Amino acid sequence: MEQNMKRDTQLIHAGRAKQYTGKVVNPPVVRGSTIVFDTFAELKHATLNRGNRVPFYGRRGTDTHFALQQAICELEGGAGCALYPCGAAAVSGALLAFLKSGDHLLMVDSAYEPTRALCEKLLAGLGIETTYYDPQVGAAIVGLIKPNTKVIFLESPGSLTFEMQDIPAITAVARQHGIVTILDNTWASPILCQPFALGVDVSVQSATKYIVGHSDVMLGTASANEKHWPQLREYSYLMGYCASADDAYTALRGLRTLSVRLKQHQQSALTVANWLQQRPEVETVLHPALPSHPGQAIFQRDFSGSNGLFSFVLKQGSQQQVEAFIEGMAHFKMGFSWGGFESLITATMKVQQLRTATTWPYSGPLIRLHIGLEDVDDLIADLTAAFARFN
Ligand SMILES: Cc1ncc(COP(=O)(O)O)c(CNNC(=O)CNC(=O)c2ccccc2[N+](=O)[O-])c1O
Repeated sequence: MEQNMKRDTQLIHAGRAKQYTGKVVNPPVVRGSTIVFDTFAELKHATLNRGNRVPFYGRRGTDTHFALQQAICELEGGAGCALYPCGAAAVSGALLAFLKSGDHLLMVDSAYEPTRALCEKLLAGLGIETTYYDPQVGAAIVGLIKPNTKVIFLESPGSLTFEMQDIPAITAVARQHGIVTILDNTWASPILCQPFALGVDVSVQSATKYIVGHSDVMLGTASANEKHWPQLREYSYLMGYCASADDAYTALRGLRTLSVRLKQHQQSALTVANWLQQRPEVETVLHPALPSHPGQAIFQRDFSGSNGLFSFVLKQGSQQQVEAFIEGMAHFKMGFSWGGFESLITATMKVQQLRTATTWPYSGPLIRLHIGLEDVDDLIADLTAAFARFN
């Protein structure tokens, strides 16, 4: 395949090697637990290569899974990719591949809430100590490293409050100390940020979001560089993580339109974000691409674009006002998740309760929007009516 093709062309070809597609365009759904062999030579070959995309047993995957794994590696730049039933499983699988009892984990303070819960409710019970760090710490993270620090976990931008992290600065410090870096790269999807080019060792994605893009599959991926792929692959296999061939097929299908969808999400989200900045009720808009965002320089340096997910903070508002704002929306539905074609809205009054290493600087309610593929004029009309209910 031509190596220097542009990103949009790469998305059309990724994971469509002839060995996976045969005579059709898309890799077919190959469902299977048992792989059967005609000769001992075949069985021996599959056994020796069972970790290298040769069909061996359902848990290791079939050609449908291999096609998706190859596509994610091509797009993110990893050496290997493991699949999981969801993004949260990819997060736990990646962490448990590199942490054991007695180890110390540095976890970004702005991490996705269930990731924080994993640290507090499961890793702590396994004797793994977690220290949360300021997402904007940069190279000063060196001051938090202990002799038993084994992993630094990043999530940039934070998927609720959108702090940007200086990924190259942190990965450089980690490498100097032999510490594994794991980045939750879900916001960027595989194409808005190249985690391995920024020095990351392991990249985690909730494919549930933009990769699938239609809010109808739960799926996770974790990719690693050459040095860390063998351990990630082995531990994910030992823990029994796998995904269905149907979900792998659906994720492959999502990849083909990922770029055009993201461009539309980005365009509409920036229109809405700029409109929100003019609203008197709004304290600040937390969108990494806005000049007002403290991490905009990092965003411009490390990311090739943005998507539909961002938050804004109201100057003030009671629980009742926030409920009046959100209930009655024509297009924005309340719902956990994001990255599909539909617009979504969630609100929280308690960001500070999700912080242990930093002080959240705002007192007003935080509202997170996922800007879908609806006409942006309809979305702004919806938000205008919401502010009328709010006031
Ligand atoms: C950055 C990041 N990383 C991993 C995952 C998990 O993916 P999965 O949903 O496929 O398991 C996600 C899933 N994102 N989902 C959401 O943001 C919607 N909210 C939640 O799922 C949720 C659920 C319970 C409690 C708190 C939250 N929350 O977002 O804060 C993610 O945003």
